[in-house]
Amino acid sequence: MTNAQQLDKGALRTSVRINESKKQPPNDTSAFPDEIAHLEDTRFKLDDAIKQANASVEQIDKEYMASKHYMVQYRGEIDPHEMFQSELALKQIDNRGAFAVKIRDKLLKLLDSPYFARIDFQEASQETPAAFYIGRFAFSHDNELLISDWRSPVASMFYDCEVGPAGYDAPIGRISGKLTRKRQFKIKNGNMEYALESSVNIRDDILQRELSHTSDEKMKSIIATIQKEQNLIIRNEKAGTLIIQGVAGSGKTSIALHRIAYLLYRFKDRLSAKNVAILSPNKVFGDYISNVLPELGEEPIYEMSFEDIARIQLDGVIRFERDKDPFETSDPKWTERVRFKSTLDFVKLMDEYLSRMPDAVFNPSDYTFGRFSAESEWIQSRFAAYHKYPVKRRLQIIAEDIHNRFETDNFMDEPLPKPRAILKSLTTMLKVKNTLALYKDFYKQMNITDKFVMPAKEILEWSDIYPFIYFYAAFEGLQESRAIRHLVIDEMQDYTPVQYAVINILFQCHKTILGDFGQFINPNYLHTLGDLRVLYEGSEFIELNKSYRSTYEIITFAKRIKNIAALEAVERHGDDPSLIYCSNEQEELAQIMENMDSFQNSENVTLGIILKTNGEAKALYDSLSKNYEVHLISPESLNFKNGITITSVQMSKGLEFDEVIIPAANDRTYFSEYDRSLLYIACTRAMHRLSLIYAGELTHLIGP
Ligand SMILES: Nc1ncnc2c1ncn2[C@@H]1O[C@H](COP(=O)(O)OP(=O)(O)OP(=O)(O)O)[C@@H](O)[C@H]1O
Repeated sequence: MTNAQQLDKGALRTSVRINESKKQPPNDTSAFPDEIAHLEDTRFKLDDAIKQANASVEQIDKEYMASKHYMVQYRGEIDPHEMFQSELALKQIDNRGAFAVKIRDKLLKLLDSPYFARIDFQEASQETPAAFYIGRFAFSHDNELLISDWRSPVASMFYDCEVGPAGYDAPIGRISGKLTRKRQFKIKNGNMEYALESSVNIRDDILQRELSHTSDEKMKSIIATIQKEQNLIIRNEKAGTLIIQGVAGSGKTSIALHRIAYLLYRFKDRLSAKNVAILSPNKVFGDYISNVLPELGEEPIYEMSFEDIARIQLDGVIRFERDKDPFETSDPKWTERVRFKSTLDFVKLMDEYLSRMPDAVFNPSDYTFGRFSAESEWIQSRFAAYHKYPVKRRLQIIAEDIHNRFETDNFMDEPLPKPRAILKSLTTMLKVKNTLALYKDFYKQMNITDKFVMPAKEILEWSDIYPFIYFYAAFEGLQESRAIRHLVIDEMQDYTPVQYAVINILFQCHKTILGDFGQFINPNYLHTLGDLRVLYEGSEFIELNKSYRSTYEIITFAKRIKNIAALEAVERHGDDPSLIYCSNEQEELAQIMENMDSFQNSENVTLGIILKTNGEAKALYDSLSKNYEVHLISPESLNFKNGITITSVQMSKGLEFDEVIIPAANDRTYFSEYDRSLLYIACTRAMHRLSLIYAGELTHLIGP
């Protein structure tokens, strides 16, 4: 594809696929002259506010330049104290400047699309209703609130209530009354594209219209069409830990990000973006979702993977192999080892060993220094008293205790050993010197030595990493994060109980855990949703069954592969998925290219060609990239781009494409129960169009 074509596609990105949606709301805005006038008035006031904001940014800029100039000019003459004061002042000006720019940027965003809804609410105690316009951010002008933030208490009625009795929870308590009007708008580039007097049905139409857009390089915010069941999750403030099991395309990731934006707004005095992190499966996914929070006016949050965490914790301790693709590794012993370590029972086995471990590894003797002595029984009792700490940390505290005790008795002021020297002696009383030795001992004691293999000296297999960190936590101690106060874990089904056990030690904070056990892709993982719920006993559990991403026809087809009874599609229609037979692999390749050509001539912006494994994706990429501009998403990739992407099922998780092609949809490639999940995941990445291409027998996993 040429660059010009790519650009054209970018321009088409936001086009609406009118043909796809059966019922489209009228584009006529003439029925709402009052709203056109209100929009004009709001934009006029926004313009005014932007002028003021610009003036304020310029003013701060001038102050900054003047201070800087003064400091440079008088550098030699200013005394250090004044210099320090000036630097401090400069920093303050800089902070004020950043804040002013942030305000101006928000106003500029509002100018483009100031609000998406209006509700008229009459409080029970009032004679007349008041109108509230709801937008991305709040906006006041001359002390008058013109736009309410979508996260404000009053805005909750837009998502939760229809015209009639309504109410919301305000800081002062429940406010009851009635909604007398509810309108929805689409305002783009400052123009009203449509306005609607909304009722439940029309809201569905608007949702369909939004869903029928072509996709984008990055995930977008959904504030104008958040559904009631989604809103309940977003605004849930009470749950310490919330587990969301949602079918493919039910909006889990979107909801989790909107929930973060909501919590940042609601608890702005105690929670900032620096206190929130998301654990995501890979960098591409992290990049794909990275725009949602900034679009909602919030700072980006930390994004990390389980591999990142392992690297931080084990830096300088031990090295490890990356995870292998289970579909490309044919070593039954390796498979057995991975499976063994994927269960909740394995965590219980480790707990059993670790509960006895401290007493088994520490056998104190008396510690003496000249006439000073700490008896073994006393050391043992201190060791038991500090049972909440890892073994080596306990020894550090005991060394301090011994030092303090000796000091108390030191009325002759004799030289005493330093705590570090005492610690050295205490450490010699340990039967095991490091975590690796301890970890090996666990396998020996439990009679499961065949379950532990090191690929090379000082290198662990990936499946040993989190168990090893769990042992490290008990023996040496981990670097716990106090900065993170809310952790989001996406694709929850991909992580094993021991990974959660470690996360619970590292991040003792509120969590939003989301995923879909119907999209379980690792055949070597034996854990279940039940195991997760045992690990998070007392957490709130929510299920989402409506899929918003794909057309009704794609979801109906996906159900032929995996019959998830509860899976429900939105009423948005498109073409039936195509099953294309080819007589051999050359013909299959030619068919893929034909589909690629037709994609390039369509209004679609993203095409995903999804193969079963990373290796197969790479091979197809190598053969197609000579003639086409295609992107490969491999485990090493960093970002998601518009155009044609070739990838594996594993890497496509969490992503979506306007159009999806699944090559090799034959019985040799997709045959097992796990392949069923893979095929289901691949199909549910498609928003508007899906084609399965095969040579030989079509996979039998597609039911009638
Ligand atoms: N209320 C909504 N309004 C508009 N679009 C929505 C809504 N809910 C979900 N979507 C859209 O549906 C698509 C799927 O959302 P998302 O990726 O968050 O789902 P998911 O449950 O995490 O999917 P999966 O598990 O399949 O990766 C996205 O394009 C999202 O914007």
